[in-house]
Amino acid sequence: MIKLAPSILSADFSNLLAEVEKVEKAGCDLLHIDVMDGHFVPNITLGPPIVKSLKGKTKMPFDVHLMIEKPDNYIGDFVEAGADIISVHSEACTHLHRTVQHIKKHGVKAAIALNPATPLSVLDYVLEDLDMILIMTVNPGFGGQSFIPSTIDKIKALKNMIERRNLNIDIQVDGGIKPDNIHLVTEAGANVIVAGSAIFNSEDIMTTVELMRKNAE
Ligand SMILES: O=C(CO)[C@H](O)[C@H](O)COP(=O)(O)O
Ligand SMILES: [Fe+2]
Repeated sequence: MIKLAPSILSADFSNLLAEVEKVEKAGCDLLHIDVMDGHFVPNITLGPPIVKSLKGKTKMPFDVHLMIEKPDNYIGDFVEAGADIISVHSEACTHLHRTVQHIKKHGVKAAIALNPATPLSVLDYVLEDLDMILIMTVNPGFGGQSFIPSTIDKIKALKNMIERRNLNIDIQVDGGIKPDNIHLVTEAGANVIVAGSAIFNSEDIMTTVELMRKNAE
């Protein structure tokens, strides 16, 4: 079962609720919320107040992608604001195992995100504790970048790693996913697909979402 997670990074922020309603009506499954701090990545986006302002206005669960340093300091705030899934970057965590436990203690789903150059081996001793792994298919920081093809083999290797250990963990991909390349990531084993510019910059969101789902499956 493929889940589509539109990233609000490419939405019209002056009309955010209407944009969220559009993707919900189009049948999307999760709302992907990109949090950037200007330190871990060279860009600044939004914080807990924006997340809170949308809570209760949509049935889509909130998938919060933290691209920030010292994520432990903010996990409680994002849970309080309404996060249902929290992803932290392995590259931003000195004590990755502790951070994962910290997320789980708050009663939400825990995910680890990996930059394109980060090896899967960082997951070795925390895999069992995760609900989802986010394979970045661009370098984090901006919407609208081009998909990095070498990530396909990484998705396949992760799928093998999960199956070998008999685990049930979602594989999410994020960055540069469009109707014409979505099949590459789903064939490789990804089942949660983030798309920002492909969805929000399209002429007709409903048609684009339908096309992405059809091409993914
Ligand atoms: O985490 C992200 C960037 O760091 C975004 O979720 C991602 O880039 C989505 O945008 P697009 O689909 O336009 O690439
Ligand atoms: Fe993201």
